[in-house]
Amino acid sequence: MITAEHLTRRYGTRAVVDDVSFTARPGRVTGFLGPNGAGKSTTMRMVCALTTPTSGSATVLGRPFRELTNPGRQVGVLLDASAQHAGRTGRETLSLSAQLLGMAPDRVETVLDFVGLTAREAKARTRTYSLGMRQRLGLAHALLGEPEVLILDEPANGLDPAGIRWMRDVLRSFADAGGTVLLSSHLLREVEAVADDVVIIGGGRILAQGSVVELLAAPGSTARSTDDAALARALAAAGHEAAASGEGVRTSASPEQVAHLAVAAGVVVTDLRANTAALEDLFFDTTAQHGREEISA
Ligand SMILES: Nc1ncnc2c1ncn2[C@@H]1O[C@H](COP(=O)(O)OP(=O)(O)OP(=O)(O)O)[C@@H](O)[C@H]1O
Repeated sequence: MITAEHLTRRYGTRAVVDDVSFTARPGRVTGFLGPNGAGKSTTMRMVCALTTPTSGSATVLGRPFRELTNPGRQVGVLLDASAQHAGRTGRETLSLSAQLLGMAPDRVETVLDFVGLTAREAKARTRTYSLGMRQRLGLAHALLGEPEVLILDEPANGLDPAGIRWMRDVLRSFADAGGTVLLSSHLLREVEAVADDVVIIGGGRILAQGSVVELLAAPGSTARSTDDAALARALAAAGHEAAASGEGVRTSASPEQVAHLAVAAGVVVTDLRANTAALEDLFFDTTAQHGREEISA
């Protein structure tokens, strides 16, 4: 569990994070979204006690980060995949941390294997790594101490499509096993595919938050059937809006109403789902007033 309560950070007179409160719960992936400069990294840094809030507070597993007894064993953090020591090999980077965390040496091989870094890659200095390899090493580092919580800033940056899908599966299984995941990302479709909850910020302020199911719920449903024209007529006759197209019948009726009317009309429904909005549309609608922050001259 991660909680942020009224987190605020000012630089000079400008609040780059302004009264941000949210909770990331165990068993769920929480996506943290916002345009460039919205304040995502600053918020995550405050949660991890790397930046001091001007006001407000944050806890991880019920305590301020600094008061965790063994933070490396409780929280896996990946804030900047390029921050690794360029002259060390991937394996050395992990071995040093494993020693500090009191992990058995074979844990290093386990996480290297898990993130898909080969023995040859693990032997190379990290300065030779591609961004995708750095992300994999960063995730290995975050997972090293078998934490309950993962805090990841743009973990999918630089990954190829297979890597992005792999990352999604890793985060899903981590949350399904009871872990808490907070991840920021610019890849809205990825967040939509993996996140249970989202927090959207712009200009340092929370613009929307809630479960993906709630936030993306839209009225009505869409159905495919053995006779879409007949289904659309039956829906219209019952007073619902209904339009048949190559994509099926889009209607203001609920899935249950569609199912009943289809049976009565003798039409077999082959696909029926509640309408949803796309996260991309929600993102652009909510952040329209808060484009990318410009650096003041
Ligand atoms: N140390 C600092 N001093 C002054 N301003 C800062 C400092 N750190 C961050 N900022 C400013 O705070 C704002 C928010 O930055 P932050 O990195 O948190 O945004 P972000 O949402 O993570 O952006 P991105 O998506 O581009 O990574 C930016 O305008 C940035 O310039």
